[in-house]
Amino acid sequence: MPASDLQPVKRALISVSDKAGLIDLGNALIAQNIEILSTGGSAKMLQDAGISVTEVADHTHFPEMMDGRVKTLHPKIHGGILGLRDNDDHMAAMDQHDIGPIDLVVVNLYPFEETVAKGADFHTCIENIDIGGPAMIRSAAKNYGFVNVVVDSEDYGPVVEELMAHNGKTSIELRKRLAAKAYARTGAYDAAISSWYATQLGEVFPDRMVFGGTRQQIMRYGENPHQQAAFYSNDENRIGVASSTQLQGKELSYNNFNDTDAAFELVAEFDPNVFGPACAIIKHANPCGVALGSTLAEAYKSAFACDTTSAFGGIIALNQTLDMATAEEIVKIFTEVIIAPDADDDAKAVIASKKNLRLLLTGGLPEPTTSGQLIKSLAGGYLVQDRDNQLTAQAELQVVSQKVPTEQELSDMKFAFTVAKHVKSNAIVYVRDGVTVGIGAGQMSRVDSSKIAASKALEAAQNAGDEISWAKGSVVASDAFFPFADGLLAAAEAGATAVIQPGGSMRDDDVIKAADAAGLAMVLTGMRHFRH
Ligand SMILES: NC(=O)c1ncn([C@@H]2O[C@H](COP(=O)(O)O)[C@@H](O)[C@H]2O)c1NC=O
Repeated sequence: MPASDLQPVKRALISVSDKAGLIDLGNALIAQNIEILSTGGSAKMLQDAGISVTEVADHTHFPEMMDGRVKTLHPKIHGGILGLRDNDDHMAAMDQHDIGPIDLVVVNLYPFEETVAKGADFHTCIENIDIGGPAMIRSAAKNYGFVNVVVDSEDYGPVVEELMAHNGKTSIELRKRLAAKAYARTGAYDAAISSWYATQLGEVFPDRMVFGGTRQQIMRYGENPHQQAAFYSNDENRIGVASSTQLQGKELSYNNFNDTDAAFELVAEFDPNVFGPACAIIKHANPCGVALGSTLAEAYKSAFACDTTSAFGGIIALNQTLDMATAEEIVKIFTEVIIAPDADDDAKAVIASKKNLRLLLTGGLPEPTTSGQLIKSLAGGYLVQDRDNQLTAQAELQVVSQKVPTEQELSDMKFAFTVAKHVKSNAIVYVRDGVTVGIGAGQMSRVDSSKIAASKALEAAQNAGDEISWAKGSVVASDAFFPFADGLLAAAEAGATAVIQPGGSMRDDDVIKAADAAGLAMVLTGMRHFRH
């Protein structure tokens, strides 16, 4: 390493809101003969631990004031950070104004994000916007050639290690890495503030939108091996795959993250207190089987029976604690991931016999009605929309056929329509007795989805040794209206007795007439669930 890339650290400024690791850092800096400047609370904690510190106010000869709004915003601080050590004019100005260089800035910010997450009032959130901290971070990062900036206590160790290894100096590589991280931190901080402010103003889509996130995991690869990928968490704190605890198995891949999220969001539609046990099995972000049951094991077995071929290597989501009976069923075939609110000890022991099977526990279910935004990138920008948080229970169902659905048909129709919400369009879902028996997903024509779902129902029956298709006597849900009667007729031909769909087609009358002619009950929801 060229000698000039190593720069000495003689004076540090510490101003931290989160004081974890502060005393160890202070001791390590003193051991390197580094002078410490520090702000009120940080200085006090260091002094109480017997560490020699100069208060910033004594250094600047200017008191902290206005409830801490002004502490470090002073030319003696910013000049000391920003002055270029290899620029004669800068050094002369520093000399003239008695500005001593500051070579290490250790700052973490007022906890704005946490304050918002706690639901604090407007005034408290405003007071938790840090001004002096980001200013110092940005100054120090700009002068990375000479100055080190630390915004994360995880970097205390690497900085101290370099100081020890290079006799009180640090490398340009370290300073650049710290600078990049510093700007990412202030950027994310401002993103959080601007998005909170927009919410306060009731602006769903402000003029300029900024997204912030913290890298949680770099994956081995993305959707395909030639794509790189990582997961960034935001401050939403939604219960799910990102916040879950992984008990066993390899790290989740990109596709695992995506599929597990789809699986858990689907099963979360079925509150166990209302629906009892529920299970969803997902492949490529689409369900291949979803079922309610009187026990969780029964729900799993029914979901599996819907498409035993596709369920192989699938993702299983459960709406309640994984028990031993269900675990014993699950381990009979190869599964990638199980996600559940919890698992009992006997179930954990059964799953432990499959070393590669990932078991994720979330501690609860996400709330399906929560609002939020979904973001998708495409050439030239981002598409931003609200999360589809409408429940089938909120739909005003309208019976439009001559035949009135039975209670069982109605309950199955609601279940089918809820599942259809989580199936890629065009989505057609056949259900019998709280169990999907055929799912048609992602087709460009609705009639093709109808046919695929019907063929799946026949295949499921044959796999179970039944001669009659499981579509016989089923109900069918469509995520969007039937533009023509053909898709509906395909369902009737397959043996469905009732249909649930949004309605709203120009040809609704023709479709209703066709339903009547085929003797089907038809319910309109007035609610569409396209999913792409
Ligand atoms: N106003 C200022 O000049 C200022 N300078 C530093 N701070 C922040 O004050 C906090 C540390 O305060 P203390 O050491 O008093 O506990 C840090 O989060 C730091 O980012 C400031 N506070 C807010 O802007």
